[in-house]
Amino acid sequence: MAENAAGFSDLNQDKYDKDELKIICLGDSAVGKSKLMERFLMQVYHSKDLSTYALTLYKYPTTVDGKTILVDFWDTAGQEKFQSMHPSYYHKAHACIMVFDIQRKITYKNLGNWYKELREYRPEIPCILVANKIDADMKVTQKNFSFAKKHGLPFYFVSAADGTNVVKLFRDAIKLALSYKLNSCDFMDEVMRELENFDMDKKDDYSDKEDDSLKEDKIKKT
Ligand SMILES: Nc1nc2c(ncn2[C@@H]2O[C@H](COP(=O)(O)OP(=O)(O)OP(=O)(O)O)[C@@H](O)[C@H]2O)c(=O)[nH]1
Ligand SMILES: [Mg+2]
Repeated sequence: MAENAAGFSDLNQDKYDKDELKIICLGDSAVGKSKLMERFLMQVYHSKDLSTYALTLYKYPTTVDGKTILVDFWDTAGQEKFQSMHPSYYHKAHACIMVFDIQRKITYKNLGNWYKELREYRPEIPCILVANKIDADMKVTQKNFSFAKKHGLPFYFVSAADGTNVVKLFRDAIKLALSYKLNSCDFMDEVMRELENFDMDKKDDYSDKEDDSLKEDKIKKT
């Protein structure tokens, strides 16, 4: 499987209307988003890494119920300066993995902000809540984390360091994303579909005049 620092050619999001899935990862900086993805995708774990400063796409071909699909996992930095993500990050996503660090309470408190922003752009997509770094304190699994219950989210205790629940988390995220894609009744999706059809009708009427306003947003990251 290939890991690409995202170039614009990788960011053509029309492909997500067809047979590809997009799964995004949210959470504060250093909660372990990249390490979780690396653990799942490479089956290795390096305990030291630099913060991710730009968007990274992890491309993962897989089979679900005999069907071959390509999953794009989107990973980005969670630094304070990026606390609000560019809308393109959410665009056409089919599922979200939202991570906090059991060793830093603030990352749990900030979930509300991430969740609010997610729901502004993707009101209906499945979202899995993840408590990471349980290798550092197994007792935490006895504690009650009300955020998941309050928002009706599936909740997993995981560790990128020792691999606990990582495969299950990602397999379930892929299944949820696929099922969302196949059965989506997301209102925003319906609106987008209607807009796309409307756009096509318009193109039929006015032949080759292209409507720039409906072109994909490009991510401009520094
Ligand atoms: N003990 C322990 N440490 C972890 C675990 N997962 C990640 N870490 C450590 O936490 C730090 C941050 O991990 P990253 O994966 O880079 O965090 P991130 O969420 O991608 O951070 P940004 O890219 O800045 O948004 C690193 O030093 C990791 O080694 C884990 O399961 N257990
Ligand atoms: Mg990272």
